Amino acid sequence: MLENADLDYLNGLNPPQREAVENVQGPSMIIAGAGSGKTRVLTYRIAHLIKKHNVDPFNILSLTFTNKAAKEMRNRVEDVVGTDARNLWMGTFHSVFSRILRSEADKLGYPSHFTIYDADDSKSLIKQIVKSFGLDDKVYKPNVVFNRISSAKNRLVSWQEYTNNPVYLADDTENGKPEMGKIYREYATRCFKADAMDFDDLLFNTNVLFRDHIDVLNKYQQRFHYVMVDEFQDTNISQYVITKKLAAVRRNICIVGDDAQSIYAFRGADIQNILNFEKDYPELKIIKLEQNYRSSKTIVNAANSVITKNKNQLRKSVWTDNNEGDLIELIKATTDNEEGKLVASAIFESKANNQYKNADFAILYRTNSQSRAMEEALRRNNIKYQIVGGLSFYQRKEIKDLLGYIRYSVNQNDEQALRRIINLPKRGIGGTSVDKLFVVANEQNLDLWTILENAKNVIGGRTATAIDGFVTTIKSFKLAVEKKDAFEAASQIAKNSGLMKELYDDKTIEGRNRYENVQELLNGIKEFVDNPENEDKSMSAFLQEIALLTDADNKDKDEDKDVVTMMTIHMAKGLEFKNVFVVGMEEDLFPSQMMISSRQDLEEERRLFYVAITRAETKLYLSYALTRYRFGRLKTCEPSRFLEEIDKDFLKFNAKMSSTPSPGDQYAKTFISTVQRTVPKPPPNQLFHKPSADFRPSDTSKLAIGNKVEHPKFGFGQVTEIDIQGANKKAHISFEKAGDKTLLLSFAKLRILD
Ligand SMILES: Nc1ncnc2c1ncn2[C@@H]1O[C@H](COP(=O)(O)OP(=O)(O)OP(=O)(O)O)[C@@H](O)[C@H]1O
Ligand SMILES: [Mg+2]
Repeated sequence: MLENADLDYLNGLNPPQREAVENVQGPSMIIAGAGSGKTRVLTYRIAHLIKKHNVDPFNILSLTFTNKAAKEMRNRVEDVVGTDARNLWMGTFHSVFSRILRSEADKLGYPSHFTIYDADDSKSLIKQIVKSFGLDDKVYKPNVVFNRISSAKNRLVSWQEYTNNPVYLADDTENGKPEMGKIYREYATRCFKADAMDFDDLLFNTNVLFRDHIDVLNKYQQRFHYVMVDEFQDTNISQYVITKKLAAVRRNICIVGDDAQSIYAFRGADIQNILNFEKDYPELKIIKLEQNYRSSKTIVNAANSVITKNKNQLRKSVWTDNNEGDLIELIKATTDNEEGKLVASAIFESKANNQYKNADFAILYRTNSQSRAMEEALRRNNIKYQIVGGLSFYQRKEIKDLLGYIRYSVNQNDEQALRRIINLPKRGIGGTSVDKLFVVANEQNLDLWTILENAKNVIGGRTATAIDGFVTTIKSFKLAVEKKDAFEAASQIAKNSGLMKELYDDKTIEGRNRYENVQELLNGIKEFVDNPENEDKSMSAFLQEIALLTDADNKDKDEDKDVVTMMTIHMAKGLEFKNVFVVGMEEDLFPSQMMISSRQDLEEERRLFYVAITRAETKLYLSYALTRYRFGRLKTCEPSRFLEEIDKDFLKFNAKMSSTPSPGDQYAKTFISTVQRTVPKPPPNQLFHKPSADFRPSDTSKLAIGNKVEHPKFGFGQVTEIDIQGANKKAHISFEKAGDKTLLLSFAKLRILD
């Protein structure tokens, strides 16, 4: 510890920020707007604890939303306090608590090398269970079942409580899925048998650990003298309870967040946690930060004008001393491809005019699939980019295959890994034989490994011989994993499993790529082994580390490269860029049609828009297309309602666009009339409509309110009401151009668009 504490860093803070940093004893809460320095305060607070109060970094726990954020924070703290910062407990909830679970696993009946199932593993297990129960996987969709189980776990509802509580059964029965509880039970049982935890288990089981083992809870309460949580608005109940328990004795807890940026309610995050926090700690010190340091006045005010439309929020004012800045630029494109082109050329021009680098730009979208059109345009313009999230390195098949082998060599009960590799490369062990082995293992309550070792008793002939060969191979891998370092063991597994050879023999470009990817994985393991910061160099430590990478943590080390960043808005939380494009500002896409079924959902989408706007420092662009291919079909799109919610004073149309709005482009019309004060002439024939090339009348017997339709003469519209009088079914349709019409369905030719 430094003796003459050099507290210069405190000068980089305004008075309330400084107060938040210096006020280290007791509970405190900073709920403040975007860009007001919340994360900066946490970072400085940690440095301050170490420098001024001589707190051992080992006693400080700081929870962040991504591993990347943790790494950045650690680096910044290191700048102030030196290498001591390495001992901080810093990371996501999942990574910190899986580390704790590993050392306490035996108390829960798990080995310390337990496997972490990713979402794919979980869903394929659910699929297998649904099938084995003879249920229909169109009704019990793996995704839906998975979300239901996940949401139960995040509310700390165990399968026992779930199956004993008639409310859940009633709920599931009403949704046509009465067997949900049974599936949950089987799923939990199978995970436990496989020595595996899924992501939600990492939090759920931490809660079980702290609930049932007071001595363990005590140990960690003593260890963590100071607890801090960033992005607190996105914690779920399970995370909340963990935090609360850990801080219960010393009560030195500091949470920071912004209710206006809560965007994970759909995954169980609960804004209520902020409100409960006040109740839990009556002595709570609340600190407000109102000055935004990130963005121009225009951007801050535009963001404010949007978020005030939400009823459900803590009112706070955010202002900035920064420049007025440029108006927000609106880009209208005819198609999604043109949208890509316009964005790429705007980047190109802005770079030329302002001497920006690629890294000064980010393109944000609502869903990953929107990246395609952007990518093509950027590539054509030779603008380098990287996509954060999406199909990550570790999701690639060849990587999952090798990891499957590695996982199975570490844990022979890992059912999902075994299913993946047992016949890979092909060795004549068919699916039916595998299923049979699983059934017998279940019936006789034996673990899989025992069954495999005694395959001859269950299965005859050549299959049994093949399984024997597999068992011998795995035994040698198991030995390698136990005796050698992770890199040597992995190299041996890659070679002797036959995976490398198979990829090497594939001389296509894709095959080459896959081979190189596997090499890259081995490089990654070597790096892990060589890194002095990693104390535990075992294979299971490596597996744990990569299992916990969040989508925002890029494997591809492009951080220092000069590239445009593309990602979903969810991934962009907490980040900032000089120039930001928010693309696909269209109804049904953003706000997302799939997500909004209530006012609350719409408010969540609006908060997401608020997050998007507030990522920009100097310039924000919003773009939309009038038509877009979605789910393989060309759809006409309306500009997003969010565009109308921004105060018009902050907007301008991109000068490069065709200035005449297309007929029916209502938003462009009102926009131009209010901003450019030129009223466009209405199209000469309101009723003129040319049916789409693929126009075919649909079966209208299932037509429902809200359906979008096309009529060969009246054009596009939406069903507002349906009347049934005897055999006559009438639909009231509000057409974009032709106005409201009532049509008799037995005669009307309508194409249903969704
Ligand atoms: N007092 C200050 N002086 C100068 N710059 C500051 C100050 N406070 C914050 N900043 C800068 O403002 C930007 C936003 O800060 P920070 O990321 O900590 O805000 P935040 O409240 O965490 O934002 P978000 O809500 O988006 O997570 C950063 O670039 C930060 O360095
Ligand atoms: Mg932040």
